[in-house]
Amino acid sequence: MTALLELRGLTKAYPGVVANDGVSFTVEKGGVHALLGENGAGKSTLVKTIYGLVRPDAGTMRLDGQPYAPAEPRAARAAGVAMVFQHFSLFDALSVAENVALGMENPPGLRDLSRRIREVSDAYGLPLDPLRRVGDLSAGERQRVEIVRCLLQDPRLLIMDEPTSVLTPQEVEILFATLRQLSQEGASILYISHKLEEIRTLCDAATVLRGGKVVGDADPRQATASELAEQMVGAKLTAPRARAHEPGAAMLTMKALSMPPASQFGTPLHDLSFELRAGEVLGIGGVAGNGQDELLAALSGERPSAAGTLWLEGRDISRLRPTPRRAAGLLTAPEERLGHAAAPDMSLTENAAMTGAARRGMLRHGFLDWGRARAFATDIIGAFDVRTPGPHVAARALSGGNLQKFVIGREVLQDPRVLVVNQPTWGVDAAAANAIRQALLDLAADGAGVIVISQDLDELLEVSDRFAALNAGRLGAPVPAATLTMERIGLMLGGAHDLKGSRGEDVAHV
Ligand SMILES: Nc1ncnc2c1ncn2[C@@H]1O[C@H](COP(=O)(O)OP(=O)(O)OP(=O)(O)O)[C@@H](O)[C@H]1O
Repeated sequence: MTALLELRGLTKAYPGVVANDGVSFTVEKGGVHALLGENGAGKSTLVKTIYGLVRPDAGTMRLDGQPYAPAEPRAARAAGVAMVFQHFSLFDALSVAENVALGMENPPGLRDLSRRIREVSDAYGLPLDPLRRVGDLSAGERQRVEIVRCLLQDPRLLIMDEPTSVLTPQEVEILFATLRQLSQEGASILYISHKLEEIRTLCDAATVLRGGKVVGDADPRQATASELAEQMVGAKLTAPRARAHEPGAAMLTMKALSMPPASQFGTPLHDLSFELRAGEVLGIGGVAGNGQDELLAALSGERPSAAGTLWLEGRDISRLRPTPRRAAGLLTAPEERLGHAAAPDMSLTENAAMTGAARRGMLRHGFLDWGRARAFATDIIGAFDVRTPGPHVAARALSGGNLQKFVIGREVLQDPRVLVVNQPTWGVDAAAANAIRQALLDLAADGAGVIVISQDLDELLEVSDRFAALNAGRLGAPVPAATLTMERIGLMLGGAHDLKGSRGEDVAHV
C-alpha cells in the first residue's frame, strides 16, 4: 500500500489544554483507518486540522506525497478531502438539495443537482428525497444528506466523526457497505467511533490517542473490543451493575396518548399507554423517526397532550408546560445535545441554570443566584468526570462526549422523580458510557422511574427492567427485559425492521 495522508508532529493547544501533542501517523490509500480515544482525547481537533478548520500550532501534513496545509475547508475539499461531522451542519428550513448545494463550490442548478443526488443515493443505497425539508428529517436521514454531499465531491479521503451513533443496525450496514465500496474504489477513510465492535468489522488500521498524544497503533481485526477500550483509557473497564430493588408505586402513567405530528413530515403518536413504576428502568427501542422525538416532546411538555393522558404520581400533568413539569419532578434530556439540550454559546454555568434553576434553588425573588449556578455546574463536572477547564467554558468548546456527560449529569443531579433520556450515550466513550448507565441504574435503585429511549439495543438490554418497541408512532406492550434476546427484539421492532419506516420509505436496502 502507499500512503495517502502523512501527519508529522501535529500540535494544537487551547487555553488550558493541549488538544493534539506531536501527533504522527499515516493513512494508506484505500485504507479504512480508525482514530480511537476517550472523550476529549483530541480526535475531533485532529480531523478538523486535516479538514482545514483548525490551524495547527506546529507539525506538517502531506497528501499523496505533496505538502498539504489547508487554510480553510474549501481548500481541503479542493484537494479531495471530505468530512461528515458529529454535529450536522445543515439548515432546517432548506430542502435536502438546497443544503447540498450550499456545501459545493460550483453547484449545478437545483433540478440537475436533485437528479445527481438521486443517482448517488441509488448507487450507494442511501435513500434520500432531494425535495424534503431538512427540518423534517430524522437524525439518520440528516446524516445521509451529509454523506451524499461528500460523495458528490468524489473524495480521496473521507473523514467520518462518530457516524453511526444515530443509525439503526440496518442503517449501519448500509453505511459500511457504502464505505467499503468507496475504499474498493481507492478512497481512504478516516473513521472516528466509540463503537469498538464496529471498528473491528470495518477498519483495517487504528491509531489510539490519549491526552492528545498517540499512545499506540492497533490492528482492529486482531484486538478484542475490550483490549482496544483498555488501550484508550489506560485502565480496565467496569461494566454497570444494577442494585437489587423492587419496583414500587406508579410514577408516570400514560393513558391512550395520541398526538398529531408537529410538522407535515413528523410522526403522529397513536394511542400510547404505559405505566412506569418507582425503581424501574423502562427501555424504549426503535428506529429513529418512529416517534422518539415526538414522545420526548410529549413527556417534556414542549407539546402538551389532551387532558387525562399523562399522570405524574397521581396528578394529571398533560396540560403542563415544561417548567412546571420540571418543578414537579419530571425531567428530560433530549437527543440533540448542541442546540436543544444545551445552548452552544452559553457557559456551562448558564447551561446548568437553564434546566436546574428551580429544582436546585437558584432563584431568589425572580433573580438567578449565579454562585449557586456555578456551584451546580462544578458539581456536575466533578460527579460526571466532564473534562473541561471549568464551568466558565462555553458548551460549544467541550468535546462531544464530554458535553453529553454534562447534559445527563445535569438532570441526574436534580434528583428527578422521573427521568426521561433520549440516546443517553450518544458519542460517549466506553468508560463514560458505563458511568452514565450506572448513574441511571442508581437513580432507579434509589426510587426514581427512568425511561431510556435509545437505538442502541445492547444498551437497552443492559439497563432496562422492561422493554417496549416504538414503531410508526405506536408503542408495543412493555415486556420484562430479562426474557429478551436480540432476535426477539428484532421481531418486536417488526414492521420497523423489515423495513418500512414510519414515513413509508424503505429504511434498508441490504
Ligand atoms: N474550540 C475549543 N476551545 C477550547 N477547547 C477546545 C476547543 N476544541 C476542543 N477543545 C478541547 O480540546 C480537547 C480535545 O477535544 P476534542 O474535541 O478534539 O476531543 P475528542 O477526542 O474528539 O472527544 P469526543 O470523543 O468527546 O468527541 C478537549 O479537552 C476539548 O475540551
